[in-house]
Amino acid sequence: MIPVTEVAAAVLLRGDPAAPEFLLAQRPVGKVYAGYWEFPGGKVEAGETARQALVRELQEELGVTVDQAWPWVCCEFTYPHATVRLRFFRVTSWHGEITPIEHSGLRWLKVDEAASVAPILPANGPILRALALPAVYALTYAEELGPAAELARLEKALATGLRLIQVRDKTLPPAQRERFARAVVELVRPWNEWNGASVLINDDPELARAVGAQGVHLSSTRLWQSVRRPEFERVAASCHTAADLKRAAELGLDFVVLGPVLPTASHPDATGMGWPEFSRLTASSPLPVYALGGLQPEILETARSSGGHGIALLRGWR
Ligand SMILES: Nc1nc2c([nH]c(=O)n2[C@H]2C[C@H](O)[C@@H](COP(=O)(O)OP(=O)(O)OP(=O)(O)O)O2)c(=O)[nH]1
Repeated sequence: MIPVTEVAAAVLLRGDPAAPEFLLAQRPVGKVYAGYWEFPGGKVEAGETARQALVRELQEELGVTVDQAWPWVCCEFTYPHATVRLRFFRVTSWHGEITPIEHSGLRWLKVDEAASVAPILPANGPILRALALPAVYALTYAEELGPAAELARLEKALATGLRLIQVRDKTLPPAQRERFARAVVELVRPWNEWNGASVLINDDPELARAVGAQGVHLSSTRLWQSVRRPEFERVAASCHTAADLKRAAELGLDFVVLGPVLPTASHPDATGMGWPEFSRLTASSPLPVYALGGLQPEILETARSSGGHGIALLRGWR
């Protein structure tokens, strides 16, 4: 078996949480991949947890003390010199002044400026794409609210920053679902051009193509039936188990939804997996994970402290 080097890496975030800046650092002469840009961090030493390594590395490399770090994604990558398992944390609070103690340069960037920095360590491309995903994934509920009211809710939410939408509504009659999906895509189109807002259609690639949606959201059944990533700008999937998460990563999807975490209004008697299990499952996911099931916007911080990227909401988004 190839030995794997454990690495902890920090995505330091500052500014507006909805459009934050993140820090990249340039590897100094004398290290492998000198001159490449990376997230600050380094190898986990014997006896340390990844979090402890993160705290130590940020003190050594940047001279700051971490106050808040949320586990995020974890990916493996094989370089000629080593196979690394990178545990990324989102660091949202620290004290001390950031100083380039070990790096040859530091740069704060907006997510859409990431392409202006090169070269970036090869393992980090998917990380930059994941960073661009918003905190909330809104699932439509025209079945209950009616298509007109749902479009009105959407219009308001787009104006206050919503950027990721799934047309769910699996029980609408097909012709009505198509009309609704088309209307959602039309409503989102100007936002797509303006801020990259996108629409994924639940479990129906043909409908997604027909209405010009940016993506498709695979059910866990379709996830296992798919032999390759469907050809869309964005592809996500519903996951319930560690095997589902692994499968979604193998197919190279953009993100997943994992749940149900809590009992839901539609299934109040079914127990959800709970936050400890959610945490355990997300700990090794290379894809960003949205928590789903019985959630309200206020739970975002809990989801993030449990390793989630964000939350998927059916009733709760606005
Ligand atoms: N810190 C960091 N390392 C990364 C990133 N992406 C990535 O592939 N890596 C890889 C490069 C290296 O093979 C490994 C980190 O090792 P390192 O040499 O920087 O570790 P270190 O700071 O503990 O350095 P040293 O004591 O061995 O000199 O992880 C990233 O964004 N940040």
